Amino acid sequence: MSWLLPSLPSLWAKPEPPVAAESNGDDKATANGNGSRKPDVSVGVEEDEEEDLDVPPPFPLPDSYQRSAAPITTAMAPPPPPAFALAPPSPTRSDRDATPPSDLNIAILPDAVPLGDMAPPPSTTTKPAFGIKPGGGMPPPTVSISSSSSSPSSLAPAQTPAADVKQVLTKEKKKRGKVALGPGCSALDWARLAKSGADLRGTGSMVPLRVTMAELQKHKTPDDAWSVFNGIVYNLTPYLRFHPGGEEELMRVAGRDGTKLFMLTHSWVNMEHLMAECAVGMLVRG
Ligand code: HEM
Repeated sequence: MSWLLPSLPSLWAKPEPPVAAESNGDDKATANGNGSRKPDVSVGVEEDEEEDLDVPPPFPLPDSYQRSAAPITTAMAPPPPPAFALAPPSPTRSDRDATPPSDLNIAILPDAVPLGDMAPPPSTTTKPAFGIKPGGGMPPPTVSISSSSSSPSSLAPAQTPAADVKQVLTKEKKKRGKVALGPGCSALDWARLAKSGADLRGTGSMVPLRVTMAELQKHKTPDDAWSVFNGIVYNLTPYLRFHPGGEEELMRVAGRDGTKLFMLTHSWVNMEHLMAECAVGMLVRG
């Protein structure tokens, strides 16, 4: 900071009395406005500071708590250590021997010591065999065909692992009807095509049409497939080969209202956005 002092505007500094100006080099103090004398820091300290400007501040700081010689007041004193109340020793241990419980109150029992009250109750269930026999190797899967399905306590009939897997796969297949799309038919490809400016409506007009149900029903071939979703008529044809659920599924709603089927299949799909460029018009009564 002292390097700033010489450059301070002279207006800020009070005019020094001629005594100080005329003083010799031994006198390092100048008179301030109050008549007292203050040391001229701009001379002596400047040299010291220029030696190393990157000196970190002293730690602990001179006025820090660490350096304070003042007695620790109650407010500054750390809180007293909490007094822990140890749990009473377990009855089994005191029954067993006269040695007092350890400070940690942990019962470390040698194997020979009977567990007494701490013994677990005898198990009422039999251990499952898990189909592993002492001879090694997996036994052939047991297929039990239960004829007494009327019994309320009977469980589902046991099945072979292969049958289980088959059943799960079939269910999964039914649930997720995704198909392998052809090359160039990914979601990204569709997005590109939609933004290409190509006429995906197939009407040759940007003007939305008013489509009657009778008109809609005429468009039900793959080359000319229209469907209605939420009152808006879309041309499905350009999207057919891009549909992750397959062309066949999408063609089910050609020429008719597909809203219900769409919502039942994948309500989360943003159809309005995906098919925006395929919007032909709106369904009207007539
Ligand atoms: C223009 C209307 C439609 C559009 C834009 C559309 C779009 C999509 C999209 C983006 C997916 C992939 C969903 C995902 O990965 O989560 C999909 C999957 C599917 N879609 Fe469509 N879809 C339409 C109509 C339909 C209709 C009417 C049906 C049924 C008749 C259908 C049946 C399916 C099936 C079965 C799947 C596979 C299901 C799955 O992976 O979970 N879609 N569709």
